[in-house]
Amino acid sequence: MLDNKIIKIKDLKSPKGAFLLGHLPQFNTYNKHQVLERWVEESGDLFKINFVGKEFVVSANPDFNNKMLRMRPETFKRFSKIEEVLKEMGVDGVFNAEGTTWKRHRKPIAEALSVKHVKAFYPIILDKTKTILEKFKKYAEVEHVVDVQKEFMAFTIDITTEVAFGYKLDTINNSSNDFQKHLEVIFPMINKRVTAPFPIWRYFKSKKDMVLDNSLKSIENVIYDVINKAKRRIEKQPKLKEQPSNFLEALLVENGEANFSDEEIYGNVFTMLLAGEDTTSNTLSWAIFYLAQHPEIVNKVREEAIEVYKNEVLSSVYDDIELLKYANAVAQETMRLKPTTPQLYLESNEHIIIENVSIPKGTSIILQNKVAQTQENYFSNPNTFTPERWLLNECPMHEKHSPNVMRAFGGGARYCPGMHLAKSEMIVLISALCKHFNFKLEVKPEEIKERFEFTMYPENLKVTFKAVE
Ligand code: HEM
Repeated sequence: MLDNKIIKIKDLKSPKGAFLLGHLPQFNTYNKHQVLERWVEESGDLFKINFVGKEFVVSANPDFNNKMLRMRPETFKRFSKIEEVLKEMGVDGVFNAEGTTWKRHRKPIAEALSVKHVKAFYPIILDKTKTILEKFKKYAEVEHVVDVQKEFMAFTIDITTEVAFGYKLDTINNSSNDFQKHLEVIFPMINKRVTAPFPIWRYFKSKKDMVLDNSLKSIENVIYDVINKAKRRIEKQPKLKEQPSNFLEALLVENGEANFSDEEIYGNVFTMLLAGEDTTSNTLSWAIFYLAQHPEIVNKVREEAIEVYKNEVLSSVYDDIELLKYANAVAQETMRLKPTTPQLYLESNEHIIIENVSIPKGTSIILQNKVAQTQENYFSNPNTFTPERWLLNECPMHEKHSPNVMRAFGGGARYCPGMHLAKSEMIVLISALCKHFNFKLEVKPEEIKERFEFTMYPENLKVTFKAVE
């Protein structure tokens, strides 16, 4: 890529594929990201694959990926299939909007999720953290083997629904509520449809497609009802304009120039629910995966917690989060090794040459961002879980440290606007969990598998909690 010769896509290497079907049979699996990782080993950090003749470029080159991410929304967009599939489900929000529509959506969304607003939502995070700590305390008393992925999902669903639109669910204590059941249907179906070679559901609806339609309808009814109530509440209580108590109110208040239709408000509330749950709960689960294997790290998080919030159960002051630097480093290191979105899917809006590679208009590109985050070139001892590498004053002990290749929250103008909210949730919970518990893996680490269903989570993670005396 470094000499001046222009490289065309046809010149790129390609891993071994099947006759006619190309690479589809190998990619048709639950761990697509690991298939891509294997292909990177086989064909280098820029190569092409094809699914039944449809060509895709795959890039694991962080500079190349960074450039593409930064050229949005003008030169690159998300896979058009993502927009198609989500719109078809009635979701018309910032994640799938493109071009000027995206710009119109992004400003009020970013504003509604700004640090200022997250600070106002903080009591919700505290309340849910206390609730889950209580539950884990009871589990610890009877040495219950905990399916942490399920518990953290309940935690993030409760936070996200209350932050998104003031809906109090208490999934933590009541795991079988209907709203959550409907939400659980959505992600796997998005994944299935975005990666399907043919949109069969448009011609024939399977049982799963019908279940999806039913779930979408139920969620729609709930959200529209809440939108109407929020509008009336803001009219009656003008102080909410200054300090909205949830994302929906913040969005209605920040709506100004964007002038969202009710469908767009609905689309964005729904987007929050989808974008804010699995991503955060998966990262928390992966954090426990590592913490359970590193009691010395749990101790360090605990020492920091005692120093910052003394005898309190958890950090009750929002500004304390800044002081929980080691808990933050644990979250950061978890996202380096186990990013919940290991790859992003883009498409070029126009012909462009990047680093001598000619990319025609309409090219589909898979950005495999996880690879660089775990490569020796960018991080010393890349496969060891070392939160210290994220602490400024301790970092020099590692020769290589390249935070700029981290893409766990994406990059460029479309980076994740929920980052402050997610980090607040994760830091508060990781800190409080380590303050009160030790963890033991009940399954061998090698039996815990990465599983990809639009986001990547640990399958088979079972842990017991032991309360600290
Ligand atoms: C650990 C938790 C999270 C991770 C790892 C994560 C990761 C990501 C990534 C990789 C993207 C794509 C960025 C890009 O295209 O460059 C994204 C987009 C997005 N995320 Fe998050 N996210 C998390 C939590 C949240 C939360 C809590 C919310 C809100 C409640 C949220 C809302 C969004 C939205 C709205 C977008 C679309 C942004 C756009 O297209 O302009 N995310 N996130």
